[in-house]
Amino acid sequence: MQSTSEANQRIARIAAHLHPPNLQMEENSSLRRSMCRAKGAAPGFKVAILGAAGGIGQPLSLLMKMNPLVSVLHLYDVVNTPGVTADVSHMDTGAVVRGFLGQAQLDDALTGMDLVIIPAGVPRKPGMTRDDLFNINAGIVRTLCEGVARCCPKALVNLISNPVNSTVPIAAEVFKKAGTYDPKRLLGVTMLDVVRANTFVAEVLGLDPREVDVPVVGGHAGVTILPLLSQVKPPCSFTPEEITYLTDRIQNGGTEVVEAKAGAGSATLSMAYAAVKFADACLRGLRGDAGIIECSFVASQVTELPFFATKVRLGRNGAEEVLPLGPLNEYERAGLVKAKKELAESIQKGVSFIKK
Ligand SMILES: NC(=O)c1ccc[n+]([C@@H]2O[C@H](COP(=O)([O-])OP(=O)(O)OC[C@H]3O[C@@H](n4cnc5c(N)ncnc54)[C@H](O)[C@@H]3O)[C@@H](O)[C@H]2O)c1
Ligand SMILES: O=C(O)C[C@H](O)C(=O)O
Repeated sequence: MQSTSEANQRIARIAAHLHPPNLQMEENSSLRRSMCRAKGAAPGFKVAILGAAGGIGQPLSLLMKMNPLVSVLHLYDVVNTPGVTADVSHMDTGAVVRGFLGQAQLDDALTGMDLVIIPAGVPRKPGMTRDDLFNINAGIVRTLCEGVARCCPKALVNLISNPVNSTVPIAAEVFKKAGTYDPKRLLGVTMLDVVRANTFVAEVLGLDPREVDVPVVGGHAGVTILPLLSQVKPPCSFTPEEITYLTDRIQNGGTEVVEAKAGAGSATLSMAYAAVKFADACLRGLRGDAGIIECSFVASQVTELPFFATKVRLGRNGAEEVLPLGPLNEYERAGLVKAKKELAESIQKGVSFIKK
């Protein structure tokens, strides 16, 4: 009969053949583990980033490594995770970092995770809409969410990959098929719209953006991004020209960055900042902190649509309460009609992708 160590050597040889760079990483880290005195794992949450080597993934990995609520950080991508992992792991912060490369390691990356953040997928180039990314990103999101359903069905999922208005319904259908769907645990990340709205409104009002809170509802593409300027805190009023300027700038903030980057991708740094702001709110909710309210694109009964972004209350189970829209003015009601029309089509497109 084969001994355990022979079996382990054999597995290692096969793994070396399949994934040489990552095996190197594993060998190095097991040598390092043997050189380190044992210590208990820091208390905290286990977080996986899928697409960790990308434009968003890298700064997001850096910022999550700095988050004191994170004890274990798994970095997964189909390319370049050994380098990103080695780099981020040298930061002298608490989280233990592990890298995972390629589909064969997806399940290991996901097992035991409390929160999975997904920025995997292709970004826009000038002239494209977010919906133009559907054909590539829909399949990527499906595969990754199948992994979540298999390996960490209770994890919260923060979905960043575009088009969010369709990828969130895709994820929901994957989880339904797997029998693991919990609407409270699936959150489309629209935080960048809020971050931009706070910045642009603060500029107009001459305030510090950290003092400004602008609810942004609807979805995450063009006219579906609906800033509620009548509900800005601190309470303020805008001229009709300011409302037109701000609404247009917030709805087209993504395109502004895509054009400025001129073919080199879309927002990555501000997105990583927004993703961490949102993930941190989710983790504080999981920890049991009270009064954590953020905007997110979630399963919703606020309108007749099955998904809609509004403020949600985050708690131990994810989006525990979906908050109502609040009073809208005439301009916002007209915007809502346009937003719902486009959203309905994008949601249906996502659902049909899985159901077809
Ligand atoms: N929700 C938002 O507000 C928001 C904001 C900015 C960008 N985005 C979207 O985020 C996505 C990523 O943008 P980016 O700039 O980081 O792109 P990028 O191309 O720089 O990085 C994407 C990463 O995903 C990886 N990837 C591809 N297929 C994968 C798979 N099957 N499994 C795991 N990883 C995979 C790639 O290898 C790459 O490292 C795009 O779809 C973009 O439109 C969303
Ligand atoms: O605009 C994009 O394509 C990326 C992202 O959705 C954004 O809003 O910056």
